[in-house]
Amino acid sequence: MSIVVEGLSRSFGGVRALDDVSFEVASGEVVALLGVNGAGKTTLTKILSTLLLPGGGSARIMGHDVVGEAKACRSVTGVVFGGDGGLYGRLSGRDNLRFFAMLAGLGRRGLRARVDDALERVGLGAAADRAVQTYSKGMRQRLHLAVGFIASPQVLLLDEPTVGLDVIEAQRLRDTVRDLRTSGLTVLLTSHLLVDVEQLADRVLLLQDGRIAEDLPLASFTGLAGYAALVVVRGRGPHPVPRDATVAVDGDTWELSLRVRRWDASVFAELGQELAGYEVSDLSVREVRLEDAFTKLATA
Ligand SMILES: Nc1ncnc2c1ncn2[C@@H]1O[C@H](COP(=O)(O)OP(=O)(O)OP(=O)(O)O)[C@@H](O)[C@H]1O
Repeated sequence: MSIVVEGLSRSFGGVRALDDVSFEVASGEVVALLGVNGAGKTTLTKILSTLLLPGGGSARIMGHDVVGEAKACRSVTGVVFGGDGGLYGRLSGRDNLRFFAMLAGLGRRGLRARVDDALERVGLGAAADRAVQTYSKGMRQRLHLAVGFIASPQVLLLDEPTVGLDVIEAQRLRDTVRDLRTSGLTVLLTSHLLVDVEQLADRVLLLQDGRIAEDLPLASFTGLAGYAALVVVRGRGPHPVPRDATVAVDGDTWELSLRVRRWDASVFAELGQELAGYEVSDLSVREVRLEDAFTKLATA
């Protein structure tokens, strides 16, 4: 096991941010930590990255205790927090990376090749010698990721890695993380963006009020939404009212959302019958997404 957490708790004054949390992450697994604001995700990530002491219980990274063997934990863990902080704006991307690599204990030997390789992997080869203050948000976040993996960690803690990035940059970052997975890295990922989770995670842990409310493979979690697809039909004039559907009316137009539990040919036949005689302008189908399951669980 790469991460073993047992009975972990942490309070801030009267607030129990983590309450008897236990879970394990196997080597090479990517686990997503989900939860609404204030559920305890950051507290957990900070304890695992040895930035915060637990109040009770224990956590081990590659067998090292986060309290008693913090240094050993840091040597096997890469940490990437979302946001802008932590980099030196006046230094180039290359010098930033070199600095953090040396902080992580890498010697000078072979460092240049390693830094070059990391910069290439995150697509910053061409911008390596520019000052980081001239980088876009996405470029900075990619540099953060390079800092996180330059020392070849066995475990990577990613806290909101795509926060504030546009869709293209966010996808680029996800692609880089996916590449890293192939080298057997264990990843604990926190994100509000369920698309990150859908694309990267094998398993989902749902934190609710500091406790683990669900621990499920990704596919089962998506299944919790209780339906397989959503059919959205738009039209004009009078509207139908089929079962399992909600209708939003705006003046003369309407939008009907129909939850489909299981796909088969009869769905289309029934839909055709339901819509016969009404004025339909548009019809679209989307598969159930993680956020549907998340919304359902988090508000249960
Ligand atoms: N330093 C602190 N002092 C006081 N309370 C804190 C502190 N850090 C966290 N808390 C509280 O602990 C609880 C868990 O916070 P935490 O930041 O871990 O949640 P989160 O799931 O990461 O939330 P978010 O998604 O908003 O980042 C919250 O009620 C929060 O207000």
